[in-house]
Amino acid sequence: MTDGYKGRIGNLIRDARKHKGLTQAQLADLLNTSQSAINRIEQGQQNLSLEMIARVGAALDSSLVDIGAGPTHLRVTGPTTLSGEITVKTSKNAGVALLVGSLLNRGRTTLRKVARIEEVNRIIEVLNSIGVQTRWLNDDNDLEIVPPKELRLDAVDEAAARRTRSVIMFLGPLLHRLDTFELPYAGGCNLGTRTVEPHMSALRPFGLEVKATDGAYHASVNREIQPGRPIVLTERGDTVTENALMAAALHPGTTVIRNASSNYMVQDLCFYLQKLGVEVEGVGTTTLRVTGREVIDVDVDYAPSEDPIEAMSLLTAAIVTDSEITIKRVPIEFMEIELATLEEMGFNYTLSEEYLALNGKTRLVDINTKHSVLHAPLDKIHPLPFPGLNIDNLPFFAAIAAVAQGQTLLHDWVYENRAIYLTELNKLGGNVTLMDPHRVMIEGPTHFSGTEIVCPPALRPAVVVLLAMLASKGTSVLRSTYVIARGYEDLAERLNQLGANITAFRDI
Ligand SMILES: CC(=O)N[C@H]1[C@@H](OP(=O)(O)OP(=O)(O)OC[C@H]2O[C@@H](n3ccc(=O)[nH]c3=O)[C@H](O)[C@@H]2O)O[C@H](CO)[C@@H](O)[C@@H]1O
Ligand SMILES: C=C(OP(=O)(O)O)C(=O)O
Repeated sequence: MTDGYKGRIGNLIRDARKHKGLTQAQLADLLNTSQSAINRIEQGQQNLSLEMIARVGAALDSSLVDIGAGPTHLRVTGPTTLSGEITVKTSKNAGVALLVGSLLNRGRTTLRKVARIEEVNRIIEVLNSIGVQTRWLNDDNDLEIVPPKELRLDAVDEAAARRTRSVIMFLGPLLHRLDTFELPYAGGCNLGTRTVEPHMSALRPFGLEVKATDGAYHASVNREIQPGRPIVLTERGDTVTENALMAAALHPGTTVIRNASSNYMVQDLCFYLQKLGVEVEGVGTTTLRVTGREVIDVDVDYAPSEDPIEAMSLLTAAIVTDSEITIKRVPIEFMEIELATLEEMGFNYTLSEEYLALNGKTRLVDINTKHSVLHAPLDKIHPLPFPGLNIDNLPFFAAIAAVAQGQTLLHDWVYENRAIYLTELNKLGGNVTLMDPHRVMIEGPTHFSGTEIVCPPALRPAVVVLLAMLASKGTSVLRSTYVIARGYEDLAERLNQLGANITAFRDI
Protein backbone atom coordinates (compact mmCIF):
# COMPACT_ATOMS: atom_id res chain seq x y z
CA MET A 1 0.00 0.00 0.00
CA THR A 2 1.21 3.46 -0.78
CA ASP A 3 1.01 6.04 1.99
CA GLY A 4 -0.17 9.67 2.03
CA TYR A 5 -3.04 11.24 0.15
CA LYS A 6 -1.50 10.70 -3.30
CA GLY A 7 -1.21 7.02 -2.48
CA ARG A 8 -4.78 6.83 -1.25
CA ILE A 9 -6.07 8.46 -4.42
CA GLY A 10 -3.89 6.15 -6.48
CA ASN A 11 -5.36 3.11 -4.74
CA LEU A 12 -8.90 4.37 -5.25
CA ILE A 13 -8.29 4.95 -8.94
CA ARG A 14 -6.67 1.52 -9.39
CA ASP A 15 -9.60 -0.20 -7.63
CA ALA A 16 -12.16 1.78 -9.62
CA ARG A 17 -10.36 1.03 -12.89
CA LYS A 18 -10.29 -2.71 -12.14
CA HIS A 19 -13.92 -2.59 -11.10
CA LYS A 20 -14.74 -1.17 -14.53
CA GLY A 21 -12.66 -3.91 -16.15
CA LEU A 22 -10.23 -1.46 -17.83
CA THR A 23 -6.50 -1.86 -18.32
CA GLN A 24 -4.18 1.05 -17.54
CA ALA A 25 -3.76 1.56 -21.30
CA GLN A 26 -7.53 1.70 -21.89
CA LEU A 27 -7.99 4.27 -19.12
CA ALA A 28 -5.07 6.25 -20.56
CA ASP A 29 -6.83 6.30 -23.94
CA LEU A 30 -10.02 7.62 -22.37
CA LEU A 31 -8.09 10.41 -20.68
CA ASN A 32 -5.84 11.18 -23.62
CA THR A 33 -2.72 10.38 -21.66
CA SER A 34 -0.10 7.63 -21.52
CA GLN A 35 -0.21 4.28 -19.75
CA SER A 36 2.90 5.25 -17.81
CA ALA A 37 1.13 8.38 -16.48
CA ILE A 38 -1.74 6.19 -15.23
CA ASN A 39 0.79 3.86 -13.65
CA ARG A 40 2.45 6.78 -11.85
CA ILE A 41 -0.96 8.04 -10.64
CA GLU A 42 -1.89 4.62 -9.29
CA GLN A 43 1.51 4.30 -7.57
CA GLY A 44 0.88 7.62 -5.80
CA GLN A 45 3.86 9.22 -7.56
CA GLN A 46 1.98 11.93 -9.42
CA ASN A 47 0.64 15.30 -8.30
CA LEU A 48 -2.95 15.51 -9.52
CA SER A 49 -4.91 18.65 -10.27
CA LEU A 50 -8.55 18.76 -9.16
CA GLU A 51 -9.45 18.88 -12.83
CA MET A 52 -7.55 15.65 -13.49
CA ILE A 53 -9.25 13.94 -10.51
CA ALA A 54 -12.62 15.03 -11.88
CA ARG A 55 -11.74 13.68 -15.36
CA VAL A 56 -10.59 10.36 -13.95
CA GLY A 57 -13.76 10.25 -11.88
CA ALA A 58 -15.93 10.86 -14.92
CA ALA A 59 -14.10 8.19 -16.95
CA LEU A 60 -14.44 5.59 -14.22
CA ASP A 61 -17.84 6.42 -12.73
CA SER A 62 -17.22 9.18 -10.21
CA SER A 63 -19.05 7.52 -7.35
CA LEU A 64 -16.36 4.84 -7.26
CA VAL A 65 -13.57 7.35 -7.07
CA ASP A 66 -15.53 9.32 -4.51
CA ILE A 67 -15.70 6.42 -2.06
CA GLY A 68 -13.62 7.10 1.00
CA ALA A 69 -12.98 10.67 -0.03
CA GLY A 70 -14.99 12.17 2.84
CA PRO A 71 -18.03 14.39 2.92
CA THR A 72 -19.13 16.61 0.06
CA HIS A 73 -19.11 20.36 0.48
CA LEU A 74 -20.55 23.08 -1.72
CA ARG A 75 -18.95 26.37 -2.72
CA VAL A 76 -21.51 28.99 -3.73
CA THR A 77 -20.69 32.26 -5.44
CA GLY A 78 -23.38 34.89 -5.32
CA PRO A 79 -25.49 36.83 -5.52
CA THR A 80 -27.28 34.97 -8.27
CA THR A 81 -30.19 35.77 -10.50
CA LEU A 82 -31.87 32.63 -11.76
CA SER A 83 -33.68 32.14 -15.04
CA GLY A 84 -35.21 29.31 -17.04
CA GLU A 85 -37.28 26.26 -16.13
CA ILE A 86 -36.94 23.54 -13.54
CA THR A 87 -39.07 20.47 -12.98
CA VAL A 88 -40.06 19.20 -9.54
CA LYS A 89 -39.09 15.58 -8.89
CA THR A 90 -41.15 12.95 -7.11
CA SER A 91 -41.17 13.03 -3.35
CA LYS A 92 -38.75 11.49 -0.90
CA ASN A 93 -41.52 10.69 1.50
CA ALA A 94 -43.72 8.81 -0.99
CA GLY A 95 -40.59 7.13 -2.37
CA VAL A 96 -39.62 5.58 0.95
CA ALA A 97 -43.22 4.65 1.84
CA LEU A 98 -43.76 2.90 -1.49
CA LEU A 99 -40.45 1.05 -1.29
CA VAL A 100 -41.47 -0.33 2.09
CA GLY A 101 -45.03 -0.88 0.84
CA SER A 102 -43.70 -3.11 -1.95
CA LEU A 103 -43.00 -5.69 0.78
CA LEU A 104 -46.76 -6.30 0.94
CA ASN A 105 -46.68 -7.63 -2.61
CA ARG A 106 -45.34 -11.05 -3.58
CA GLY A 107 -45.39 -9.89 -7.20
CA ARG A 108 -43.21 -7.34 -8.95
CA THR A 109 -43.63 -3.65 -8.20
CA THR A 110 -42.38 -1.09 -10.70
CA LEU A 111 -42.19 2.48 -9.40
CA ARG A 112 -41.89 5.25 -11.97
CA LYS A 113 -39.49 8.20 -11.67
CA VAL A 114 -38.36 7.49 -8.15
CA ALA A 115 -36.38 10.29 -6.49
CA ARG A 116 -32.77 9.08 -6.64
CA ILE A 117 -31.76 10.40 -3.25
CA GLU A 118 -29.78 9.07 -0.31
CA GLU A 119 -32.85 8.33 1.80
CA VAL A 120 -34.13 6.08 -0.99
CA ASN A 121 -30.65 4.53 -1.33
CA ARG A 122 -30.62 3.62 2.36
CA ILE A 123 -34.03 1.93 2.16
CA ILE A 124 -32.94 0.07 -0.99
CA GLU A 125 -29.82 -1.12 0.87
CA VAL A 126 -31.99 -2.38 3.72
CA LEU A 127 -34.36 -4.13 1.28
CA ASN A 128 -31.47 -5.69 -0.65
CA SER A 129 -29.88 -6.94 2.56
CA ILE A 130 -33.03 -8.90 3.48
CA GLY A 131 -33.25 -10.49 0.05
CA VAL A 132 -35.36 -8.06 -2.02
CA GLN A 133 -34.09 -7.58 -5.58
CA THR A 134 -34.14 -4.05 -6.95
CA ARG A 135 -33.08 -2.75 -10.34
CA TRP A 136 -32.96 0.77 -11.78
CA LEU A 137 -34.46 0.34 -15.23
CA ASN A 138 -33.48 3.51 -17.11
CA ASP A 139 -32.46 7.17 -16.89
CA ASP A 140 -35.98 8.09 -15.81
CA ASN A 141 -35.24 6.37 -12.49
CA ASP A 142 -37.92 3.74 -12.90
CA LEU A 143 -37.26 1.11 -10.26
CA GLU A 144 -38.24 -2.55 -10.28
CA ILE A 145 -38.67 -4.36 -6.96
CA VAL A 146 -39.01 -8.13 -6.64
CA PRO A 147 -39.37 -9.57 -3.15
CA PRO A 148 -37.91 -12.98 -2.29
CA LYS A 149 -39.94 -15.99 -1.17
CA GLU A 150 -38.42 -15.71 2.31
CA LEU A 151 -37.14 -12.51 3.86
CA ARG A 152 -33.74 -12.69 5.60
CA LEU A 153 -34.20 -10.26 8.50
CA ASP A 154 -31.16 -11.70 10.28
CA ALA A 155 -28.98 -10.30 7.48
CA VAL A 156 -30.39 -6.75 7.70
CA ASP A 157 -27.93 -3.97 6.83
CA GLU A 158 -27.85 -2.29 10.22
CA ALA A 159 -25.62 0.59 9.17
CA ALA A 160 -28.07 1.62 6.42
CA ALA A 161 -31.11 1.08 8.65
CA ARG A 162 -29.72 3.30 11.41
CA ARG A 163 -29.31 6.23 9.02
CA THR A 164 -33.02 6.51 8.21
CA ARG A 165 -36.12 6.92 10.31
CA SER A 166 -38.23 5.15 7.72
CA VAL A 167 -37.20 1.62 8.83
CA ILE A 168 -39.92 2.02 11.44
CA MET A 169 -42.36 1.50 8.54
CA PHE A 170 -41.12 -2.08 8.08
CA LEU A 171 -43.19 -3.06 11.13
CA GLY A 172 -46.56 -2.82 9.32
CA PRO A 173 -45.80 -5.09 6.35
CA LEU A 174 -43.50 -7.47 8.24
CA LEU A 175 -45.93 -8.33 11.00
CA HIS A 176 -47.88 -10.41 8.49
CA ARG A 177 -44.86 -12.29 7.17
CA LEU A 178 -42.95 -13.17 10.33
CA ASP A 179 -43.98 -14.22 13.85
CA THR A 180 -40.89 -12.70 15.44
CA PHE A 181 -38.27 -10.38 14.01
CA GLU A 182 -35.81 -7.67 14.94
CA LEU A 183 -35.18 -4.28 13.38
CA PRO A 184 -32.40 -1.81 14.24
CA TYR A 185 -33.49 1.48 15.86
CA ALA A 186 -34.62 4.12 13.39
CA GLY A 187 -32.31 7.11 12.78
CA GLY A 188 -32.62 10.15 10.48
CA CYS A 189 -32.32 13.91 11.00
CA ASN A 190 -31.72 15.30 14.44
CA LEU A 191 -34.98 17.12 15.08
CA GLY A 192 -35.37 16.16 18.74
CA THR A 193 -37.09 12.99 19.92
CA ARG A 194 -39.78 11.64 17.66
CA THR A 195 -41.43 8.94 19.68
CA VAL A 196 -42.23 5.55 18.18
CA GLU A 197 -44.99 4.88 20.69
CA PRO A 198 -47.74 6.06 18.27
CA HIS A 199 -46.53 3.36 15.85
CA MET A 200 -46.73 0.71 18.56
CA SER A 201 -50.23 1.65 19.61
CA ALA A 202 -51.41 1.72 15.98
CA LEU A 203 -50.05 -1.79 15.38
CA ARG A 204 -50.98 -3.43 18.71
CA PRO A 205 -54.53 -4.17 17.41
CA PHE A 206 -52.85 -6.43 14.80
CA GLY A 207 -51.18 -8.43 17.61
CA LEU A 208 -47.77 -6.74 17.36
CA GLU A 209 -45.69 -6.36 20.53
CA VAL A 210 -42.35 -4.58 20.42
CA LYS A 211 -39.62 -4.44 23.05
CA ALA A 212 -36.98 -1.83 22.38
CA THR A 213 -33.66 -2.94 23.93
CA ASP A 214 -30.00 -3.25 22.91
CA GLY A 215 -30.34 -0.94 19.92
CA ALA A 216 -33.10 -2.98 18.31
CA TYR A 217 -36.87 -3.38 18.17
CA HIS A 218 -37.71 -6.98 19.10
CA ALA A 219 -41.10 -7.65 17.52
CA SER A 220 -43.44 -10.59 18.10
CA VAL A 221 -46.92 -11.14 16.71
CA ASN A 222 -49.89 -12.82 18.41
CA ARG A 223 -52.12 -13.96 15.53
CA GLU A 224 -55.13 -14.34 17.86
CA ILE A 225 -55.38 -10.56 18.13
CA GLN A 226 -57.14 -8.72 15.29
CA PRO A 227 -58.48 -5.19 15.12
CA GLY A 228 -62.08 -5.09 16.35
CA ARG A 229 -62.70 -1.41 16.92
CA PRO A 230 -61.49 1.49 14.79
CA ILE A 231 -57.83 2.33 15.29
CA VAL A 232 -57.68 5.86 16.62
CA LEU A 233 -54.28 7.45 16.11
CA THR A 234 -53.22 9.66 19.01
CA GLU A 235 -51.10 11.79 16.65
CA ARG A 236 -51.94 12.57 13.04
CA GLY A 237 -48.48 11.47 11.92
CA ASP A 238 -47.67 10.58 8.33
CA THR A 239 -45.53 7.49 8.83
CA VAL A 240 -47.73 6.13 11.62
CA THR A 241 -50.72 6.38 9.27
CA GLU A 242 -48.68 4.56 6.62
CA ASN A 243 -47.73 1.83 9.07
CA ALA A 244 -51.37 1.30 10.04
CA LEU A 245 -52.40 1.28 6.37
CA MET A 246 -49.81 -1.34 5.49
CA ALA A 247 -50.81 -3.54 8.41
CA ALA A 248 -54.46 -3.22 7.36
CA ALA A 249 -53.63 -4.03 3.71
CA LEU A 250 -52.84 -7.67 4.53
CA HIS A 251 -55.65 -8.03 7.06
CA PRO A 252 -58.59 -9.64 5.25
CA GLY A 253 -61.27 -7.79 7.25
CA THR A 254 -62.12 -4.08 7.19
CA THR A 255 -60.00 -1.79 9.36
CA VAL A 256 -61.02 1.77 10.13
CA ILE A 257 -58.22 4.25 10.88
CA ARG A 258 -59.30 7.52 12.49
CA ASN A 259 -57.29 10.72 12.88
CA ALA A 260 -55.31 9.52 9.86
CA SER A 261 -52.93 11.89 8.09
CA SER A 262 -54.18 12.83 4.62
CA ASN A 263 -50.82 14.24 3.57
CA TYR A 264 -49.34 13.70 0.10
CA MET A 265 -47.21 10.62 0.86
CA VAL A 266 -50.15 8.91 2.56
CA GLN A 267 -52.30 9.56 -0.51
CA ASP A 268 -49.62 8.08 -2.78
CA LEU A 269 -49.48 4.97 -0.60
CA CYS A 270 -53.29 4.67 -0.69
CA PHE A 271 -53.30 4.87 -4.51
CA TYR A 272 -50.61 2.16 -4.66
CA LEU A 273 -52.58 -0.06 -2.27
CA GLN A 274 -55.64 0.36 -4.47
CA LYS A 275 -53.58 -0.88 -7.42
CA LEU A 276 -52.64 -3.90 -5.32
CA GLY A 277 -56.34 -4.69 -5.00
CA VAL A 278 -56.74 -3.37 -1.46
CA GLU A 279 -59.92 -1.35 -0.92
CA VAL A 280 -59.16 2.04 0.58
CA GLU A 281 -61.98 4.51 1.15
CA GLY A 282 -61.61 8.06 2.41
CA VAL A 283 -58.33 8.94 0.69
CA GLY A 284 -57.60 12.61 1.42
CA THR A 285 -59.67 12.58 4.64
CA THR A 286 -58.88 11.70 8.24
CA THR A 287 -60.93 8.47 8.27
CA LEU A 288 -59.61 5.62 6.16
CA ARG A 289 -61.54 2.36 5.69
CA VAL A 290 -59.25 -0.39 4.45
CA THR A 291 -60.35 -3.85 3.35
CA GLY A 292 -57.22 -5.90 2.99
CA ARG A 293 -56.36 -9.17 1.28
CA GLU A 294 -54.79 -12.25 2.81
CA VAL A 295 -52.35 -12.55 -0.06
CA ILE A 296 -51.29 -9.87 -2.52
CA ASP A 297 -49.48 -11.22 -5.55
CA VAL A 298 -49.74 -8.88 -8.54
CA ASP A 299 -47.30 -7.26 -10.95
CA VAL A 300 -48.02 -3.59 -10.50
CA ASP A 301 -46.83 -0.28 -11.84
CA TYR A 302 -47.18 2.96 -9.88
CA ALA A 303 -45.94 6.52 -10.37
CA PRO A 304 -45.58 8.55 -7.14
CA SER A 305 -46.43 12.23 -7.40
CA GLU A 306 -44.24 15.30 -7.24
CA ASP A 307 -42.70 16.62 -4.04
CA PRO A 308 -44.41 19.69 -2.55
CA ILE A 309 -41.38 20.30 -0.34
CA GLU A 310 -39.04 20.38 -3.31
CA ALA A 311 -41.52 22.72 -5.02
CA MET A 312 -41.38 25.02 -1.97
CA SER A 313 -37.58 24.85 -2.00
CA LEU A 314 -37.45 25.95 -5.63
CA LEU A 315 -39.98 28.72 -5.02
CA THR A 316 -37.77 29.91 -2.18
CA ALA A 317 -34.72 29.88 -4.47
CA ALA A 318 -36.59 32.17 -6.85
CA ILE A 319 -37.93 34.46 -4.11
CA VAL A 320 -34.68 35.03 -2.20
CA THR A 321 -32.85 35.81 -5.45
CA ASP A 322 -35.81 37.83 -6.80
CA SER A 323 -35.71 35.76 -9.99
CA GLU A 324 -38.27 35.02 -12.68
CA ILE A 325 -38.30 31.27 -13.32
CA THR A 326 -40.79 28.57 -14.24
CA ILE A 327 -41.25 25.73 -11.78
CA LYS A 328 -42.96 22.83 -13.53
CA ARG A 329 -45.06 20.01 -12.05
CA VAL A 330 -45.93 21.62 -8.70
CA PRO A 331 -48.48 19.52 -6.73
CA ILE A 332 -50.73 22.49 -6.14
CA GLU A 333 -53.16 20.93 -3.68
CA PHE A 334 -50.27 20.53 -1.23
CA MET A 335 -49.00 24.09 -1.78
CA GLU A 336 -52.16 26.18 -1.67
CA ILE A 337 -51.74 27.62 1.81
CA GLU A 338 -48.05 28.25 1.25
CA LEU A 339 -48.90 30.22 -1.91
CA ALA A 340 -51.73 32.11 -0.22
CA THR A 341 -49.34 33.10 2.58
CA LEU A 342 -46.72 34.20 0.06
CA GLU A 343 -49.34 36.20 -1.79
CA GLU A 344 -50.18 38.06 1.43
CA MET A 345 -46.47 38.86 1.69
CA GLY A 346 -46.51 40.47 -1.76
CA PHE A 347 -45.23 37.60 -3.90
CA ASN A 348 -46.15 37.87 -7.60
CA TYR A 349 -46.62 34.79 -9.71
CA THR A 350 -48.81 33.21 -12.34
CA LEU A 351 -50.15 29.67 -12.52
CA SER A 352 -50.74 27.46 -15.54
CA GLU A 353 -53.87 25.40 -16.03
CA GLU A 354 -53.97 22.31 -13.81
CA TYR A 355 -53.00 18.91 -15.16
CA LEU A 356 -52.71 15.47 -13.60
CA ALA A 357 -49.61 13.73 -12.30
CA LEU A 358 -48.70 10.31 -13.73
CA ASN A 359 -50.67 8.66 -10.91
CA GLY A 360 -53.78 10.12 -12.56
CA LYS A 361 -54.85 11.71 -9.25
CA THR A 362 -52.62 14.50 -8.00
CA ARG A 363 -53.25 17.96 -9.50
CA LEU A 364 -50.18 19.75 -10.85
CA VAL A 365 -49.45 23.25 -12.14
CA ASP A 366 -46.49 25.20 -13.48
CA ILE A 367 -45.64 28.35 -11.53
CA ASN A 368 -44.02 31.43 -13.08
CA THR A 369 -42.35 33.52 -10.41
CA LYS A 370 -42.27 37.29 -10.96
CA HIS A 371 -40.24 40.16 -9.54
CA SER A 372 -41.68 40.92 -6.08
CA VAL A 373 -41.19 43.29 -3.18
CA LEU A 374 -42.03 41.34 -0.05
CA HIS A 375 -43.22 42.46 3.35
CA ALA A 376 -43.75 40.51 6.56
CA PRO A 377 -47.19 38.89 7.03
CA LEU A 378 -49.48 40.40 9.67
CA ASP A 379 -49.83 37.11 11.55
CA LYS A 380 -47.35 34.47 12.61
CA ILE A 381 -46.73 31.59 10.22
CA HIS A 382 -47.35 28.15 11.69
CA PRO A 383 -47.87 24.68 10.27
CA LEU A 384 -50.74 22.24 10.70
CA PRO A 385 -51.39 18.68 9.49
CA PHE A 386 -52.63 18.64 5.88
CA PRO A 387 -54.55 20.63 4.65
CA GLY A 388 -52.56 23.13 6.69
CA LEU A 389 -49.23 24.69 5.81
CA ASN A 390 -46.81 21.76 5.64
CA ILE A 391 -44.43 21.47 8.59
CA ASP A 392 -41.54 20.66 6.23
CA ASN A 393 -42.24 23.85 4.29
CA LEU A 394 -42.11 26.11 7.35
CA PRO A 395 -38.29 26.46 7.48
CA PHE A 396 -38.27 27.98 3.97
CA PHE A 397 -40.28 30.92 5.27
CA ALA A 398 -37.22 31.86 7.34
CA ALA A 399 -35.21 32.68 4.23
CA ILE A 400 -38.23 34.33 2.62
CA ALA A 401 -38.99 36.42 5.73
CA ALA A 402 -35.35 37.47 5.78
CA VAL A 403 -35.74 39.20 2.41
CA ALA A 404 -39.11 40.74 3.34
CA GLN A 405 -39.55 44.15 4.97
CA GLY A 406 -40.57 43.87 8.64
CA GLN A 407 -40.80 41.24 11.37
CA THR A 408 -42.07 37.72 10.80
CA LEU A 409 -42.74 35.19 13.55
CA LEU A 410 -42.43 31.50 12.68
CA HIS A 411 -43.88 28.99 15.12
CA ASP A 412 -42.70 25.37 14.72
CA TRP A 413 -44.77 23.63 17.40
CA VAL A 414 -44.02 20.23 15.86
CA TYR A 415 -40.27 19.69 16.22
CA GLU A 416 -38.30 20.27 19.41
CA ASN A 417 -35.12 20.93 17.49
CA ARG A 418 -35.71 22.45 14.11
CA ALA A 419 -36.39 26.19 14.48
CA ILE A 420 -33.09 26.49 16.37
CA TYR A 421 -31.11 25.75 13.19
CA LEU A 422 -32.71 28.69 11.37
CA THR A 423 -30.48 31.03 13.38
CA GLU A 424 -27.63 29.81 11.12
CA LEU A 425 -28.91 32.50 8.74
CA ASN A 426 -27.37 35.05 11.09
CA LYS A 427 -23.91 33.92 9.94
CA LEU A 428 -24.87 35.19 6.48
CA GLY A 429 -26.01 38.54 7.87
CA GLY A 430 -29.59 37.61 8.78
CA ASN A 431 -31.43 38.92 11.84
CA VAL A 432 -33.09 35.83 13.31
CA THR A 433 -33.89 35.76 17.02
CA LEU A 434 -34.71 32.53 18.79
CA MET A 435 -37.59 33.43 21.12
CA ASP A 436 -37.79 29.87 22.52
CA PRO A 437 -36.98 26.44 20.99
CA HIS A 438 -40.14 26.61 18.87
CA ARG A 439 -40.31 30.22 17.71
CA VAL A 440 -38.06 32.48 15.70
CA MET A 441 -38.52 36.18 14.94
CA ILE A 442 -37.00 37.28 11.65
CA GLU A 443 -36.36 40.90 10.81
CA GLY A 444 -35.87 41.87 7.17
CA PRO A 445 -34.79 42.89 4.68
CA THR A 446 -31.37 41.28 4.80
CA HIS A 447 -28.31 41.90 2.68
CA PHE A 448 -26.82 38.45 2.83
CA SER A 449 -23.06 38.10 2.58
CA GLY A 450 -21.18 34.87 2.02
CA THR A 451 -19.44 32.84 4.70
CA GLU A 452 -18.56 29.27 5.65
CA ILE A 453 -21.18 27.19 7.48
CA VAL A 454 -21.35 23.51 8.43
CA CYS A 455 -24.69 22.00 7.40
CA PRO A 456 -27.08 21.82 10.33
CA PRO A 457 -28.04 18.17 10.99
CA ALA A 458 -31.54 18.67 9.57
CA LEU A 459 -32.51 18.50 5.92
CA ARG A 460 -34.74 21.55 5.47
CA PRO A 461 -32.73 24.04 7.53
CA ALA A 462 -29.63 22.90 5.59
CA VAL A 463 -31.36 23.69 2.28
CA VAL A 464 -32.57 27.02 3.67
CA VAL A 465 -28.94 27.95 4.36
CA LEU A 466 -27.91 26.85 0.85
CA LEU A 467 -30.66 28.96 -0.74
CA ALA A 468 -29.69 32.00 1.32
CA MET A 469 -26.13 31.50 0.05
CA LEU A 470 -27.44 31.90 -3.51
CA ALA A 471 -28.58 35.36 -2.48
CA SER A 472 -25.35 36.15 -0.59
CA LYS A 473 -22.71 38.45 -1.94
CA GLY A 474 -19.34 36.76 -2.38
CA THR A 475 -18.27 33.20 -1.77
CA SER A 476 -19.90 30.85 0.72
CA VAL A 477 -18.98 27.31 1.67
CA LEU A 478 -21.52 24.83 2.98
CA ARG A 479 -19.81 21.85 4.54
CA SER A 480 -20.96 18.22 4.87
CA THR A 481 -24.02 18.15 2.67
CA TYR A 482 -25.07 14.48 3.02
CA VAL A 483 -28.11 15.69 4.89
CA ILE A 484 -29.26 17.59 1.77
CA ALA A 485 -28.62 14.59 -0.49
CA ARG A 486 -30.97 12.61 1.79
CA GLY A 487 -33.88 14.47 0.25
CA TYR A 488 -32.84 16.18 -3.01
CA GLU A 489 -31.53 14.73 -6.26
CA ASP A 490 -28.71 16.75 -7.85
CA LEU A 491 -29.95 19.98 -6.26
CA ALA A 492 -26.74 21.95 -6.88
CA GLU A 493 -26.48 20.85 -10.53
CA ARG A 494 -30.12 21.66 -11.17
CA LEU A 495 -29.80 25.12 -9.61
CA ASN A 496 -26.68 25.64 -11.73
CA GLN A 497 -28.78 24.98 -14.82
CA LEU A 498 -30.86 27.98 -13.73
CA GLY A 499 -27.71 30.09 -13.49
CA ALA A 500 -26.50 29.45 -9.94
CA ASN A 501 -22.79 29.13 -9.34
CA ILE A 502 -22.32 26.12 -7.05
CA THR A 503 -19.40 23.71 -7.15
CA ALA A 504 -19.10 20.53 -5.16
CA PHE A 505 -15.78 19.53 -3.62
CA ARG A 506 -14.45 17.09 -1.11
CA ASP A 507 -11.66 16.92 1.44
CA ILE A 508 -9.19 14.24 0.59
C1 LIG B 1 -40.63 9.85 5.81
C2 LIG B 1 -41.67 10.88 6.11
O1 LIG B 1 -42.76 10.82 5.58
N1 LIG B 1 -41.31 11.87 6.96
C3 LIG B 1 -42.25 12.92 7.28
C4 LIG B 1 -43.12 12.46 8.44
O2 LIG B 1 -42.29 12.03 9.49
P1 LIG B 1 -42.98 11.23 10.70
O3 LIG B 1 -44.25 10.61 10.25
O4 LIG B 1 -41.92 10.32 11.23
O5 LIG B 1 -43.31 12.36 11.72
P2 LIG B 1 -44.02 12.16 13.13
O6 LIG B 1 -45.33 11.49 12.97
O7 LIG B 1 -43.07 11.52 14.06
O8 LIG B 1 -44.32 13.64 13.48
C5 LIG B 1 -43.33 14.58 13.63
C6 LIG B 1 -43.48 15.29 14.95
O9 LIG B 1 -44.75 15.86 15.02
C7 LIG B 1 -45.39 15.54 16.22
N2 LIG B 1 -46.82 15.44 15.93
C8 LIG B 1 -47.23 14.90 14.74
C9 LIG B 1 -48.58 14.81 14.45
C10 LIG B 1 -49.51 15.29 15.42
O10 LIG B 1 -50.73 15.23 15.20
N3 LIG B 1 -49.06 15.81 16.57
C11 LIG B 1 -47.72 15.89 16.86
O11 LIG B 1 -47.34 16.37 17.90
C12 LIG B 1 -44.75 14.21 16.64
O12 LIG B 1 -44.80 14.02 18.02
C13 LIG B 1 -43.34 14.38 16.16
O13 LIG B 1 -42.53 15.04 17.09
O14 LIG B 1 -43.96 13.50 8.87
C14 LIG B 1 -43.29 14.68 9.34
C15 LIG B 1 -44.39 15.66 9.74
O15 LIG B 1 -45.25 15.89 8.64
C16 LIG B 1 -42.40 15.23 8.21
O16 LIG B 1 -41.62 16.27 8.78
C17 LIG B 1 -41.48 14.17 7.66
O17 LIG B 1 -40.86 14.66 6.48
C1 LIG C 1 -38.02 15.69 8.62
C2 LIG C 1 -38.00 15.24 7.39
O1 LIG C 1 -38.02 13.94 7.02
P1 LIG C 1 -37.59 12.59 7.77
O2 LIG C 1 -38.83 12.05 8.36
O3 LIG C 1 -37.10 11.76 6.63
O4 LIG C 1 -36.52 12.93 8.76
C3 LIG C 1 -38.05 16.13 6.22
O5 LIG C 1 -38.32 15.63 5.11
O6 LIG C 1 -37.81 17.33 6.37
